[in-house]
Amino acid sequence: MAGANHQDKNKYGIVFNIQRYSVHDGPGIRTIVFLKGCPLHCRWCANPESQSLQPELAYNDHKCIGIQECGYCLKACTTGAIREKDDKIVIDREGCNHCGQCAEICPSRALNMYGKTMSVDEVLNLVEQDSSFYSRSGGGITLSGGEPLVQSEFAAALLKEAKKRRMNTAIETCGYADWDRLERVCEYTDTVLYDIKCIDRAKHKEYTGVDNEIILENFKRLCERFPDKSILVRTPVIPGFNDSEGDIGAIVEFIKGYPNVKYELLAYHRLGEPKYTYIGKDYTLKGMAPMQEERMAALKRLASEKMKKESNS
Ligand SMILES: C[S@@+](CC[C@H](N)C(=O)[O-])C[C@H]1O[C@@H](n2cnc3c(N)ncnc32)[C@H](O)[C@@H]1O
Ligand code: SF4
Ligand code: SF4
Ligand code: SF4
Repeated sequence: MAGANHQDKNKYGIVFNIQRYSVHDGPGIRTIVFLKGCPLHCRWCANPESQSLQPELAYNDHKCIGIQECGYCLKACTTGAIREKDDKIVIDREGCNHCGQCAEICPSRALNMYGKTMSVDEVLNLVEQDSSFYSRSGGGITLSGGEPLVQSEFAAALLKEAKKRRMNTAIETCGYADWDRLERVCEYTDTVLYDIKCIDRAKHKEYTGVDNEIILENFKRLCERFPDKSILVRTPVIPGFNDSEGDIGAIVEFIKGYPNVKYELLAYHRLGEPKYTYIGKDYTLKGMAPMQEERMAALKRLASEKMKKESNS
């Protein structure tokens, strides 16, 4: 048994960010641990650097000092994947082996490697630095991503160890994974933040790259298997995708009837847009206007009334 515990603490995963003092992703003040890898490619995704399981090199040319002044990355790269262009650099992503040497040497952090291999102990020792905030606010650790269920062994080990350290635990998931992975991770999770993005199968596939059947099936199994767990269903409201009364109404219709489930709408934002350029990807929603406040308020009212109606009936 002692051996198993030791193994858990030494499990390794790929983490791309650890964000402290969050108040949006579970109860109280929380530290969010972002894991790499996601089977979906939501067009609006605010974390495009999360989608690949591999480490990814990001380059922000506004921060680059210039080849004349610096040029350290050119010398550090042994594969020839960095080339000069107009005193700045371009990266040949096909030729890059993700070694990270250029990012390590870059003095202005114009180059940054998303994705670092960390052990359960390393992550939790960092997270635990804020334990006084958690105990006062009822907060704790939240696993996000990417999709935390892609690295489900690591996620389960992290949360199991966090529970041993008496931390409150939460995950943010899109629910697209084998049931066994979701079940295992949820055994050590106090609050599940579960995204349901759209009920319409064809639209879901068009905008996220995958069918929603597994997601909806997993949601039902989750509620039945863990009837006492706190589950918050969330929907990012994306203009032109799921911002109609019909779309939101269909989600409420699907989740209603489960007493431990709450519902929340998240307004579409474009905070992640610059990161697409940094990692050499296209943002296909370029120029999309944010959700209008009144429209968002109307949809929230509709959702809340429909949820209330159900709990009263
Ligand atoms: C980045 S995701 C990671 C967890 C998981 N992959 C998921 O989709 O639920 C965390 C939350 O951010 C939301 N989100 C992602 N991009 C967004 C955007 N552009 N505007 C609003 N919410 C967004 C997701 O819907 C989800 O609730
Ligand atoms: S990560 Fe390595 S291979 Fe890729 S550009 Fe940087 S130094 Fe070159
Ligand atoms: S090391 Fe960084 S700052 Fe220097 S040239 Fe390369 S990208 Fe620019
Ligand atoms: S499921 Fe979550 S992490 Fe994956 S692409 Fe969609 S919003 Fe991004």
